[in-house]
Amino acid sequence: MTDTVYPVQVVGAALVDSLQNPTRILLGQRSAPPALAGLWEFPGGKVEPQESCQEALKRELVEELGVEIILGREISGPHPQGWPLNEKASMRVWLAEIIDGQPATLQDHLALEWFPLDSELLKVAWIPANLPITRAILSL
Ligand SMILES: Nc1nc2c([nH]c(=O)n2[C@H]2C[C@H](O)[C@@H](COP(=O)(O)OP(=O)(O)OP(=O)(O)O)O2)c(=O)[nH]1
Repeated sequence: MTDTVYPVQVVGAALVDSLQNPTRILLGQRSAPPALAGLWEFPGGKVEPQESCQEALKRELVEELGVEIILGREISGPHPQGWPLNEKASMRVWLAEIIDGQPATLQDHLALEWFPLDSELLKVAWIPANLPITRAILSL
């Protein structure tokens, strides 16, 4: 699988209340496309040409939630491009913390909600591809 190159690189933030002592995580409920609307995700999006993954993640969080973040450690996936989402896309995910701004549904989300970092998180109506990532976060 590591030979596979995914043409679409997605990045996501596991946005916790505190990088030092995480107890809650902020998830976004997608508004589109219809197949994903209502499901929960890590805020983020696609990396643009000429942009690093980390730059893209910071940009997406400003655009979508109106917050500045600092990144913590990466939640490494099984592939160099992170966690495969489908045949075309793979997502790298970083722990992150808000350093400025109040999260708001500026773009792409119906709602934002803080969830406790416990096993109940596995019962959230996730985009299905996100479940293994959630397990990895809970086992940190
Ligand atoms: N942001 C995000 N996307 C995810 C997650 N899980 C998952 O399968 N995806 C998929 C959904 C989309 O097909 C793709 C990300 O696309 P996106 O629509 O969020 O990207 P974007 O904000 O850059 O928007 P655009 O280019 O489509 O306008 O990755 C996740 O946790 N967060």
